[in-house]
Amino acid sequence: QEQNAFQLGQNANGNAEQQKQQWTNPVISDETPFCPGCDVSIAEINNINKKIRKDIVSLVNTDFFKYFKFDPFKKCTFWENNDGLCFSRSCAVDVVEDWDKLPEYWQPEVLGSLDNATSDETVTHHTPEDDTSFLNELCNDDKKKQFLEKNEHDLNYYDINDFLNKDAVLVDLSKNPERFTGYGGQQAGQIWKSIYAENCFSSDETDTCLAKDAFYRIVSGLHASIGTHLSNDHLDTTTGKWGPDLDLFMARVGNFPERVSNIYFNYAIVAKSLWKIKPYLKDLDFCNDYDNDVKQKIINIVSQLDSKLFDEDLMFKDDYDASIKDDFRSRFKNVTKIMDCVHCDRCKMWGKVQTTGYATSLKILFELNEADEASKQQVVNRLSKFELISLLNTFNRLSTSIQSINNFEKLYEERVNGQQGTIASFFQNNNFFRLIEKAKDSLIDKCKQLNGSNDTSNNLASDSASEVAAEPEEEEEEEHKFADLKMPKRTNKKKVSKNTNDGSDAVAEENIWVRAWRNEIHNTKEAFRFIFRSYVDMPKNLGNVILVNFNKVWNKFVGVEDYLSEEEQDPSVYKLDIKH
Ligand SMILES: Cc1cc2nc3c(=O)[nH]c(=O)nc-3n(C[C@H](O)[C@H](O)[C@H](O)COP(=O)(O)OP(=O)(O)OC[C@H]3O[C@@H](n4cnc5c(N)ncnc54)[C@H](O)[C@@H]3O)c2cc1C
Repeated sequence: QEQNAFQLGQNANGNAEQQKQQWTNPVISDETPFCPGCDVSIAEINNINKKIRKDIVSLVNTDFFKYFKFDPFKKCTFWENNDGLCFSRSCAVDVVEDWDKLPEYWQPEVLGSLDNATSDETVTHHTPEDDTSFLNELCNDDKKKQFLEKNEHDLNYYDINDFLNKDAVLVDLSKNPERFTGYGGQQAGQIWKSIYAENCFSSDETDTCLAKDAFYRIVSGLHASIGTHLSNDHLDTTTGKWGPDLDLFMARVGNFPERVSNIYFNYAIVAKSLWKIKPYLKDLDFCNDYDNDVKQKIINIVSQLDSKLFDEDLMFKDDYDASIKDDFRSRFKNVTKIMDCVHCDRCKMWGKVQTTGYATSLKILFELNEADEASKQQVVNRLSKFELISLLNTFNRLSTSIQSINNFEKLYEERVNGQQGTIASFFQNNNFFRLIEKAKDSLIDKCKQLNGSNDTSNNLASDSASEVAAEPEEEEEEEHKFADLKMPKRTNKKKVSKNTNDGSDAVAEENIWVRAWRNEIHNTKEAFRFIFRSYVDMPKNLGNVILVNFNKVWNKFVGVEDYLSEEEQDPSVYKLDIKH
C-alpha cells in the first residue's frame, strides 16, 4: 500500500502540462530532485541544516518559543470509546517484551506523560479572553485580538479552537523532549490508519493526484520523523540508558528510502514557507526585552534558505484546483484533530505541535495572495503566537531528524564495516544508506571514466563523492535504484580518451573489467559471510523456533487462543488499509 501511494506520482495522467508531469513523474537523472516540486539535493539540505542548526536549537529554547498550550482532555470526535490511557501492555509489547518486570519510571504511561506541565489552576485554565495571557506575560505584544478574529473564509489548516479551550494546559516543550515513550500497538496503529485514510480525494484527475501525493508525503514524513526521534532517543531497558538505536531506526525508517525522502520533503516545504515570509518578519513583534535577539536568530535561519526548496505554485492553480484546495485544507484540519484521540500525552502534545506547524506552513504556502503585497503582510501579521511557535518547533523537529539520520548513517557505516559486529539480517538491501552509497559509488565511477585514470587520483582520492562539485555534461541514461535521489552536479569536464595509437576507450574498458572483478570478489565474500553467519546463528534460531512452537502447543494446551502469527512478525509488512 505504501509503495502504491508513493508511486502515485509515477502514474500521473499523460495529458497533464509538462511542469506537473515533472512534479509527479520526475525524470531519472542526476538532476532528479529527491522530491516532487523541490530543486535541491539531499546533500544540499544536509548542508543547509548544518548551517542553521545552532540558531534553530537556540531559538526553540527561548522563552517565546519553548512554551506551548494544548488541551490534553479534548474529546476525540472521530470514534466512540476513546477513554482510558494506553496503560495496557498491548500498547507496548511491540517494543519492550516484558514491561511488568521494569521499574515504574520506565512504564509507558510514565515515559509518555508530561513533565512540568504547568497544570495548576492559576496558570493554565484560561478563558478564551485571556487565551494568550501566558505569553503576554513574557511579551507585551497582544496578538489576542488578531487571533480571535475569524476570517469569513477560514484559511486555517488546523482548528483554532484548540488554543481557546479552557482546559488547555501550558507546557514547556524543552522539558518534554519528543522521544521513545513505549506508546504503540493497536491504538497507535488506529491513529495512523485514520490519518492516512484522510487522504481520500474523490477524483482521480492529475491535479487531485498532486494533492494526494503531497498529502501522503507530509503525513508519511511526519510519521517517519517521529520514528526517527523515538529511535534516536530510545530507552535501552537492559542498561537504563537513553541513546540511538540503529536497529530500531532501520526497522522503522531506514529500510524504507521513501520514508526518509518524505522527511526531506517536509523539511523542504516548511523551510520554503519560512523563506516566503522572510520580507514580513521584520514587522513581527515577539517581546520587547529580547525581541531583537529572537528576530536575529530567525533572520539567521531564513537567510540560509532558498526559493528553490519547493515550488508550491505547481499545486492549486486554477478554479478547479481551488475546490481541491478546500478539500485538502479540511482533510488536513482533520489530521490535526485526530491528535485529540492519541492516548499518550507527550505523543499527543508533539503531534499537536507538529500538525499545527505543518498547517501553518501550508497556510503560508497556499493562502498568500502573491499579487497583493498588503494582503501578504496582513496574513503574516495575523499569524498567532501558537502558529509561530508550532512552525519553528516543527522546523526544529525536522532539523533534528535530519541530524539524526546523518548520525545513523555513521553508525550504519561502522556496523557495515564490521567494527560493531555483523549487519542485522533485516537491513534491507535497498535501504536508504545503501542507496546513497550506491549513488556515490556510481558518481565516483562515472567521474573516473570521465576524467581518465590520470585525473582520477588527483581529483577524487581526497574527495568524498558527495563533495564532488559537478555540472551536468550530457543526459545520461542510467538505471537509478533510487529515482528520488538527486546527486550533486558534475563538473563540466571533457571525456578524456586514452592516449593510445588506436584511440580506443581501452581505459574505460579496463575499468569496467576491474570493477566487475572487484564486485564479484565482494559478492563472493558477502555470500560466504552470509553462510557463515547462518551457521553461527543457527543454534539461536533453532532455539527460537522450538520456543515459539512450544509456546503454541502450551497455549493450545491451556486453552488460550493461538495469537502468534508469523505474518504479523514481519516488521516490513505494511498493514494499513488505505483507501485511495
Ligand atoms: C501522533 C502520534 C505521535 C506519536 N509519538 C510518539 C513518540 O513521541 N514516541 C514514541 O515512542 N511513540 C510515538 N508514537 C507511536 C509510534 O508512532 C508508533 O505508532 C509506535 O512506535 C508503534 O510502531 P509500529 O512499528 O508498530 O508501527 P506504526 O509506526 O504504528 O505504523 C503503522 C503502520 O504504518 C506503516 N508506516 C510506518 N511508518 C511509515 C511511514 N513513515 N510512512 C508510511 N507508512 C508507515 C508501517 O508499515 C506500519 O505497519 C506516536 C504515535 C502517534 C499516532
